Amino acid sequence: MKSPKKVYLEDLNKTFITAGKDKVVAVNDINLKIEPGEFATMLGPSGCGKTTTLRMIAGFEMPTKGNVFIGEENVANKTPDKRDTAMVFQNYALFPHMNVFDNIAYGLKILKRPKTEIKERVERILKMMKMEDFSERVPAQMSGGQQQRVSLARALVMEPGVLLFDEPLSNLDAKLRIHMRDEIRKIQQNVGITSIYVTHDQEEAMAMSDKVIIMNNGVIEQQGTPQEIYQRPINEFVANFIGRANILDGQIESFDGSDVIVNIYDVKYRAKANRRFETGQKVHVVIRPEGVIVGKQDFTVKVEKSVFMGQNHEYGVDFFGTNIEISENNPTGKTIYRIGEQMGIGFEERALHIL
Ligand SMILES: Nc1ncnc2c1ncn2[C@@H]1O[C@H](COP(=O)(O)OP(=O)(O)OP(=O)(O)O)[C@@H](O)[C@H]1O
Repeated sequence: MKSPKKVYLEDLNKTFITAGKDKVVAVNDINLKIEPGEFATMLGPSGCGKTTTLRMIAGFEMPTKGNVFIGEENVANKTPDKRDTAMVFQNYALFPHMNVFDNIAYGLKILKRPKTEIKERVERILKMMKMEDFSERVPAQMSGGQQQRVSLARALVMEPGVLLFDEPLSNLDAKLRIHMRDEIRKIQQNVGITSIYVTHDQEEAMAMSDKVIIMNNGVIEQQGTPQEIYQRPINEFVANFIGRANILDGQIESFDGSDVIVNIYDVKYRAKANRRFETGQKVHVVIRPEGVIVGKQDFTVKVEKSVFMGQNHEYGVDFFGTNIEISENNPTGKTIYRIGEQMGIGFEERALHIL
């Protein structure tokens, strides 16, 4: 395999003009750095611009302005075949009349590689993906998951500097999606190839990625490791988009450069501060459902929802007129609170994140 390449996007913009002459800013001057070998996932609500961004990296869409660097080269105006990328599509895009071997070999044949080299490269990929027994089958004789593996093999055999994925698992059922995402990640790590992956599915993004890029309305709201995005969301949009978030009103009592004391309805908590705060400043505080401690007596609340889920017990409670969600892990042997009952709660300090 060749060395993986970096992908840098600079002030990248795509504005579509619709038939009615309306302007749609699909991607609004984004900047992004994906390092060689990284697995980066673009995630965001429908219409946020993730597919358009991916298509501009692949060369299926030309930017209105801005640069796309793949390795050291600005490829913004180059055709897809001149970009050293390969794409795995949602609908597999296999040739129905060709068997697996020929589907995988197709790109190399177009490049007029010698027959012996094609055979050797296709067989190596088939072996790596444990698909040797499928080489004679045509797509109609395989399951969706198997077809998607062929589609991945077909991209990998080209040994591109960058692998692109456009929602590759969305046609598969839930169990197979989990299996396939683990498999894709394992292969990506073995090969060490830079990968950019578009998905709607936040769990998929969290499970697979070195870097998660959260997009909204054509801009990048936040990028970081899955932990950073989950534990330190930059704003309410990201907090609500990734996982479940309770957002509480608070007021800063003091700030010492690294920590704050925050007052939440007259109870004081110490929390990490990743920026400056002023005394008296009103803030929003994010606490995930698993960061609420059941049985602590900081607040007494009324239970409005109580659902046993096996690994955890889910509660919804009224907290000063808003609902907050609580997830109590490992509930076996613990007190179960029923709807209408009073319950004592508190917040785990290290789980508090001040916006
Ligand atoms: N060819 C086009 N002409 C006009 N508008 C377009 C075109 N392609 C995309 N758009 C618009 O650009 C915006 C971004 O679209 P894009 O497909 O990139 O979003 P997305 O985040 O991938 O959404 P989804 O998850 O639904 O695929 C949307 O408002 C979309 O309607």
